[in-house]
Amino acid sequence: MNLTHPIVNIDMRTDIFQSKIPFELESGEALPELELAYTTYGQLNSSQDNVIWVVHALTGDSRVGDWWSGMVGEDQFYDPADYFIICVNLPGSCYGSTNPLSSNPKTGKNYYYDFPLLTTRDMANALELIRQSLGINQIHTLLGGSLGGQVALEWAYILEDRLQNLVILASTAKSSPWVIGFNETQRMAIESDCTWGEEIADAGKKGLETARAIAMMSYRHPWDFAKKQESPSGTLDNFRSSSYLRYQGQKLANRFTAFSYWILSKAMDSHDLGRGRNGYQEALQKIKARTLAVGVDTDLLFLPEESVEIAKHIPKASYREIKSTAGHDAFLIEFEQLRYILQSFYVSHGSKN
Ligand SMILES: CC(=O)SCCNC(=O)CCNC(=O)[C@H](O)C(C)(C)COP(=O)(O)OP(=O)(O)OC[C@H]1O[C@@H](n2cnc3c(N)ncnc32)[C@H](O)[C@@H]1OP(=O)(O)O
Ligand SMILES: N[C@@H](CCO)C(=O)O
Repeated sequence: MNLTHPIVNIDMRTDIFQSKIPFELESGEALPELELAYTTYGQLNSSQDNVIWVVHALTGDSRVGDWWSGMVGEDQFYDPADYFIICVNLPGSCYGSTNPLSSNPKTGKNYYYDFPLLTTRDMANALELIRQSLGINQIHTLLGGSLGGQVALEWAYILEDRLQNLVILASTAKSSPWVIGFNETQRMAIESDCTWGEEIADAGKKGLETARAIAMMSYRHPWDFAKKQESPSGTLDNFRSSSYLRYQGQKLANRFTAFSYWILSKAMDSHDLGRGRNGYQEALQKIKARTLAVGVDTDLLFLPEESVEIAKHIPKASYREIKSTAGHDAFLIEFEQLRYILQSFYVSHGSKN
């Protein structure tokens, strides 16, 4: 499908990758078939050295030029005039890839609650399938934030020399008990919705609203709430903070499914780059790409120390920090700082172009 960007005329396409071969999972289960929606911007050049691959976060989709508009797009840091930019909707997500609402070819019915557990390593293996099918031999830069950073780390491990630069934003080499705990509270909210258990697309929708509201408390920092959600003095009820969280909950529940939320948050929980590899420190040491780990000073979910830890163990890595009141989500918001940090990273080894 050829699409013209609504604002500027850039070369953007969204396609579906299809594999009819069973996709084996770490759990020992398999998806009988796999479909992955992916969006590309720009053209692969003749030397095939201009690939920028972005992995989206928990509720993102493949249209990276929309949700990362300050980084990807005409005249942006990654301009489709210069780069072939690609983003794949992760398996399990409801934006075009195989997910719990897909039909299970074995039964002819939607998977719903029978969808198998996915790990970030499974997701990296899915990206690897697409890379091979597109005949991309070299990736100039792989970037991912949060869950996307976890998947990018897993993929960087197996890409070895095929990857030149790796950028991990607000993420971690192994999910902390804190992150897993937050995710569990959100799944508990979904479970408490009386529609959860029904075989309908909207099952758990109200619970998903609460899950997102809880999540927002981990994506922001108290300073951000103090700056933006302070109610007028004398307020006794209906505080700004309350309506903000309710609004955010509804906004997500209107564009996402509780099924995908469940599967993706479980994948995040399972993330451990070091599983079966003598621990994450040893696994990080095997990553060959030049790496930039970026933390956010106010991130309450993936602590900046976890990004420092990534940089400490990857041989060719450095650490930089975004200063923001936005908390964890700053990597989706603070474009000016990100551009500066990335520019410095490329300049330090002269490799952007
Ligand atoms: C189809 C798709 O959308 S696909 C994927 C898009 N999403 C992704 O890729 C996921 C990553 N993106 C995100 O998580 C978010 O979009 C972010 C972090 C980048 C930005 O989040 P936002 O919700 O825009 O930021 P913020 O926390 O400032 O909230 C602003 C919104 O809350 C509303 N709001 C702010 N304060 C209040 C309040 N007190 N009461 C009610 N609503 C409020 C604003 O009006 C605004 O609404 P809008 O989104 O309808 O414009
Ligand atoms: N706000 C992000 C999750 C945090 O990385 C998202 O909705 O994908």
